Amino acid sequence: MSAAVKKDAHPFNKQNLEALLNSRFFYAPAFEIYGGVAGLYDYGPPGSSLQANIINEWRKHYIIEEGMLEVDTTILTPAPVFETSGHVARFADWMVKDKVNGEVLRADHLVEGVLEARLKGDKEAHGILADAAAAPEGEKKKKKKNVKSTAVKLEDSLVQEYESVLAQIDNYTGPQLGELIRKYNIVSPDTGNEVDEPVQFNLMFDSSIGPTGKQKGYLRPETAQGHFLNFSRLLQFNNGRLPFASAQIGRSFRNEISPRAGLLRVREFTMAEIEHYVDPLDKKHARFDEIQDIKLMLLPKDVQSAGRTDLLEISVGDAVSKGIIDNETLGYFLGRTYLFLVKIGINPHRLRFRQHMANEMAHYAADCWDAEIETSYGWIECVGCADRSAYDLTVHSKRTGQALVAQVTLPEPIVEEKVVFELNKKNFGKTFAKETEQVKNAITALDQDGLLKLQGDLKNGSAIINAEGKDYTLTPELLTIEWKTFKSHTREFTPNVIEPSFGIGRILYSVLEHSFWAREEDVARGVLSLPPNVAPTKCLIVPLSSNESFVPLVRDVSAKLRKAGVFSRVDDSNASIGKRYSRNDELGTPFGVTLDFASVQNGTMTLRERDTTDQRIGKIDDVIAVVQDLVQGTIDWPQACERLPAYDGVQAVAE
Ligand SMILES: Nc1ncnc2c1ncn2[C@@H]1O[C@H](COP(=O)(O)OP(=O)(O)OP(=O)(O)O)[C@@H](O)[C@H]1O
Repeated sequence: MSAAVKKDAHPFNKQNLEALLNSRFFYAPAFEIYGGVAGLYDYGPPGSSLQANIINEWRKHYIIEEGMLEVDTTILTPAPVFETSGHVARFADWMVKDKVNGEVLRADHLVEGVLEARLKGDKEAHGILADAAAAPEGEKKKKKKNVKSTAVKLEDSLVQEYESVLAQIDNYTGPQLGELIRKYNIVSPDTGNEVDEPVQFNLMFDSSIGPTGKQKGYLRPETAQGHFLNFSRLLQFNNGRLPFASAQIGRSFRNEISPRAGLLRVREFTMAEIEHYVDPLDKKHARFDEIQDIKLMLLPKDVQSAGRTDLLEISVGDAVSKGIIDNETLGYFLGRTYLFLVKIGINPHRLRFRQHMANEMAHYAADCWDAEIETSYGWIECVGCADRSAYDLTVHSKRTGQALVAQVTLPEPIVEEKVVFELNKKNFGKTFAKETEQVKNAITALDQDGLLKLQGDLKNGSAIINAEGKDYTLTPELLTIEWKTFKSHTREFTPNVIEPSFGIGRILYSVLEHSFWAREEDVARGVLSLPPNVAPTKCLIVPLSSNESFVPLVRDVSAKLRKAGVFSRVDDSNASIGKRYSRNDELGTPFGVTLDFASVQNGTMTLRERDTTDQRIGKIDDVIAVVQDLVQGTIDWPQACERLPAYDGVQAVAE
C-alpha cells in the first residue's frame, strides 16, 4: 500500500522555495549580468516546460474542448486603436513619489502594504501571531524598516477601520488614496520619508512605427483588441452564428510602477484571453448544466463594501439564479476557470472569486469577477472574468465606420411602420448642384421625429434644412416623405463580450507555491508535487550502473516511453540513487523508473512515485503502460498499485 505522505510536516518556507527555483533555473532575473531590470524575467528549462505545459492544458481545456477560434494578432498596435478603446486615457495606475529621494511607489500597494503590516504588528502584540518568523520574506523586510515596533497594539476602532479599508482597497480613486495616506500618516516603507499626492501614470509602452516617427504605436497591454478588430472575419468564419469565442495566447507589456513581487508583477508577460460573443438578449449557455453544481468560494461586492472579506460557498447554478453572478455565460466561465486551475495544481481551498466593486469596474461592464489565488504574497488576481457588454465593438465601429454587428433569424418576422424619404433625383440634383451630397446627408441624418417635422413643413409648402452650417430650402418637387411598412426576418445587434483573461506567469508561480513542500525527515529536501499534466519531465530513467550492458536497455526504455508519448529524461550521472531522485523531486518529476541488473536479466524495472516514494515492480512493458496511463491521467497512483506489485528490494541486484 502507499506510504502516507506528510506534506504539512514543515510549514511553507518561501526562502527554500526561492532557493530551489533559482538553483534549478525555473526562472531568473533577465539581463542579470548587466544588473537586471525590475519586472523582467527569463525562464530556464524547467520553467519553460512548465509554462508550455500550462499553456497546452489551457489550449486543451478551452480552445479544443469548447471549439474556440484561435487567433494570433500583432503586439505592436497603432495609436488610434488604443485611443478608441480608452487605454490612452484610462489605462493608468496611481503613483506617489518619495518626497526626499524621488522613489516611485504604487499608491494602492503602499496603503495596502503599510496597513497590513500594522495589523500584523497588532496581532503579534496580542499574541495572535506567535510565529512572527513565519511571515513571508517580503513582509519581514518591510517590517524591519517601516513598522519599527513590530508588535504594536492598535485601538480596536483603528483595527476595524484598517480592515475595512483593506477590504475595499481596489475601489479607491487617486484622491481618495491621497486622503488615506494623510489620514493614517503613511510614509515610504523603504525610507520612512513622506510621499507626494497620487498622480496617474499610463502603463502602456509607447513606440513609433516606421522610420518617419510620425505613426505612433504602443506595445499592447492585453491581447483583447486584436480579437475585436477581427470580429467580422471571425463571425464569417463561424458561418455568421453566435455565440462563439475567440482565443489568443501571447505576450503583453505593462510599464508597472514598482514591480517587486517576482513573477506576480512583471513588465512583460504571457496572457491567455478569451472573448466570448453573445446576444445581449440571451446570455444563457448551452453547457451550463455541466458546471452548475460546482461549488465556488465567492467574495461578492456587497460583502467587500461592508468592509468584510468572508467568503460565500455556493454552487454556480445557485449564484446565477440568485443574481449574485450576472448571467449563465459568466457563471459558466467561472466554473470552467475553477476546473482548469484545480486541474493544473491550484489548491481549491486557496482559490476564491472576488467580484469587482463599483469604482473598480469599468463603467460599461455589466459584472466582473477575479479568480484570486492565495499565496505568501496574499490573495492574488490571476484571472479576470468580465462581462464587457457591447462596449468594445461599439467604439471600434463608431471610429472606423465598419459595422461590427451580428444578426439572428427571428422566429416571427417583426412588422414596423417607418417614415422614409425618397428624392426626386433629377430635380434635387439640378437644384443643389455641387451641394447635392451634403444636403442629402443632412436629410439622411434626421431621426423619425426630424423626418415627421420635415413632412409637416413640406405639406405647408416648403421646409428648411441645415447642412454643414448653411440653410437650404426644400420643396415638395424635390422629395416625398411618407409612412411605409417594413417586415424584417432578422434582428441585428452589437454582440456583448464576456472576457476571461488569464495571466500565465501568476498562475505558474501560484502552482509552484501550492505544490512545494519538504520531506518530513529533512526540511532542505524540497519536493514540487506538480500534477503529471504540467510537470516539466514526466518520468526519470535511472540506470543503477554505468555497466555497458545497461546502454541498450536504457535506449530501449527511452524509445518505448517516447512512443507512449511520455516525456522522459535519463539521469546516468554518478550521483547516488537517492540524490538523483531528490534532484528530480525538486524538478517536480512525478515518476522514476529504475533499471538494475535484474532488469538486464529478467526484463523488469521498478517504478517510483514522487510524493509517496512508493516503489512497485513489473515487466518493462507493463510498467511503461502504467506510466502512460498515469501521465494521461486515466488512473491515479492507488490504481497503479493494483496493477503492479510492491517492490521489496529482492529482485534488485546491487551495483
Ligand atoms: N504586471 C503583471 N504581471 C503579471 N501578470 C499580470 C500583470 N498584470 C496583469 N496580469 C495578469 O493578467 C490578467 C488580466 O489582466 P487585468 O488587466 O485584469 O489585470 P489587472 O486588474 O490590471 O491586475 P492588477 O490589478 O494586479 O494590476 C491578471 O489577472 C493577471 O493574471
